[in-house]
Amino acid sequence: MATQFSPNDMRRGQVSQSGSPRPKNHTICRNILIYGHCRYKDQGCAFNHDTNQNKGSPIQEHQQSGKKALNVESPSFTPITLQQAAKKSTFSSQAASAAPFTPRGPSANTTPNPPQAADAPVFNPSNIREFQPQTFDISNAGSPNNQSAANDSTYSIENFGMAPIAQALPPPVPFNPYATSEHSAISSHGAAYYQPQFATPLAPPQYHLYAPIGPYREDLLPYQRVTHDFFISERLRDELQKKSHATLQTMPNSPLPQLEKYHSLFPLDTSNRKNTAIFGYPSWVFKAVSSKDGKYYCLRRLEGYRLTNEKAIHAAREWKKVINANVVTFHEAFTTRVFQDSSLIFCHDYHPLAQTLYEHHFATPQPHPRGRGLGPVAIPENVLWSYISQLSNALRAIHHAKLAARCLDMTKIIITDKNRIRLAATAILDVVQFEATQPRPVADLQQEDLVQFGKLMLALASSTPQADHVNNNIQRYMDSLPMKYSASLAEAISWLISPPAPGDKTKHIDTFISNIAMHVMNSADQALRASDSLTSELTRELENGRLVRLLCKLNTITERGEYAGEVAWSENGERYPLKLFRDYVFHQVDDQGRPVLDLGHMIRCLNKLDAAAEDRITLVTRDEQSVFVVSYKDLKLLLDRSFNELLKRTKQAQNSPGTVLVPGI
Ligand SMILES: Nc1ncnc2c1ncn2[C@@H]1O[C@H](COP(=O)(O)OP(=O)(O)OP(=O)(O)O)[C@@H](O)[C@H]1O
Repeated sequence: MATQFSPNDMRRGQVSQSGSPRPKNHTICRNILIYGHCRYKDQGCAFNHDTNQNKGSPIQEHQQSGKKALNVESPSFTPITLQQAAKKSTFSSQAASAAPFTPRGPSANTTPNPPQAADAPVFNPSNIREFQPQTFDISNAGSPNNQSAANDSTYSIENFGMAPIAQALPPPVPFNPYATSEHSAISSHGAAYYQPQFATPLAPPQYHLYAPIGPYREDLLPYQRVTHDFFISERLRDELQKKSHATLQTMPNSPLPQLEKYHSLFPLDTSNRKNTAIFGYPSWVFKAVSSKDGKYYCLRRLEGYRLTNEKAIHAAREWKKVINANVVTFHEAFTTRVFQDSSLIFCHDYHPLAQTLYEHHFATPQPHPRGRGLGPVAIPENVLWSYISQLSNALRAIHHAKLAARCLDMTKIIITDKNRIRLAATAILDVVQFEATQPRPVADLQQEDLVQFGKLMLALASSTPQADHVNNNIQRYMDSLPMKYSASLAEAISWLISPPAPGDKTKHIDTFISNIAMHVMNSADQALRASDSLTSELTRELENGRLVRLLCKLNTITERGEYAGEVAWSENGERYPLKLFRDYVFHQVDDQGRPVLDLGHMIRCLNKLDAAAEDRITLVTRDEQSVFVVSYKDLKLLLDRSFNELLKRTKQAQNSPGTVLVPGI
């Protein structure tokens, strides 16, 4: 049963909207209004219980008095929940007879609203429509099935007085890390609500901070670093050092002659046999230093070659145009008699520790992976595809330069890195067979290249180094291919080997490349990944060169014996903090007096010195009697000033040999 309002409850409503107290006996008791009688009428209820005095509702009364209908004196509105509404209505009998609710909107034109005072909106509880939950899927509003719902203004979003979201929000500002952080720029969007998107001003790069670039080691705790994190990997260092050692290798008491433009010849042939199979002349390969630029080159000597036509040697010049990652760059060809004969010399780039494909795969018998003794091991298919892609790249460059390789032999293709191959003996046959091939069109020679390419791959895939063996049994080897490799590899080799139909101009290296595009992409991906890992290695060394130069500077200043007694260069003056800094960085001891060899500390200190950081450090004299508190910035200033001082004293001639350490570095 509904509880009647007690007079005490009504006290809250005793202040009119204007703020002035209103006499209670003019106000009709709400219990009368709601229940028709008031239990407290005779028990002190101060409100008016005379229903005849005011025939109208209190609302009408307010209308008459010109007051706003909805104020604190209005009958209290009790919101109902759905369940409560289902149980019982708290509305009065007036509410029951109220006109049904008609939503506003376009339909209002056809269905008139109940009459209301035009100027003053009247609060009428009967106008309150109970909330009816609706299942309306906005996302489907546009679908044909929901078209009627979408058209129904009851569900229109405008009816709820809401602007579409896109209008309510300012247009999105694209993120630009390089944008200036001026506040005006941000406030110009008029949205104080939004945080500035990139408020930090651009600062110069912090060179003393190492930015780790992947791939990363997984087995370390997140904060751990090892010494090798600051240097290139041991494997790469070893490889590069071996190459550098091979480059610098000399032969004491060498019987080899000195050429006009090249000296310090060093033989690269591992066998002493005189093989004439490829060029028709025995060939010998040397590493040599150019007298002109001091760089290392690879010289190939064709023994006993007699030049009869000057044009032949000029034919080789065309090869200078071919600059390709899979072709050893050709430089020049000349004849010489320094070997006590008439020799033809070809000069190419030198690639230290290069091996021919033959040497790599067949020269040293390899243990069989399944323990079946020694012998040639089948080359994995991905390696073969990598070779195919690289040789295609080389042939493409050569054919587009209107030349032909003519020398696709596994003893004339070198491996300079893991699976990285290059055509090594270019230009030679163009000179040596100049007269013989002169009448032949280049297109024919290029077709021959494709066939040679196919036979080379067949020999590698069948682990058969003898070219003539393969030549005589092509079909047999082709038949055995599908047992070891995919059909696509067999198809590619077969396409290369089979001669083109007469008049068929589609047999071209470009056609071949487009046929194997998928495998070329794999090779490109491998090459890019290799390049990524090299870049990562390089970044480790990035700062070290800078630190070496800093160390050189520091050591030119500290402990100079010749200036020890000089007041101008006294180590008790400006140079003293630098000397103490050197002790602080490199000669630290622990509380037991044992040396602390913390590479991280050394690198950190040197980097901060180089970056002239504001951090302060405490430098203690060796006798522990004085202490200096000094910032890296101050030390950097002292370092630069002292080094400049040294430079002034230097009588170094501008053209003196050697590398000059300049102050700016
Ligand atoms: N541009 C080069 N840079 C460095 N080394 C090279 C270069 N070209 C060839 N070599 C190396 O020189 C060596 C001899 O090469 P060569 O072409 O004579 O091979 P080979 O097996 O001796 O062939 P042949 O039996 O025809 O003489 C090989 O180990 C090869 O790797």
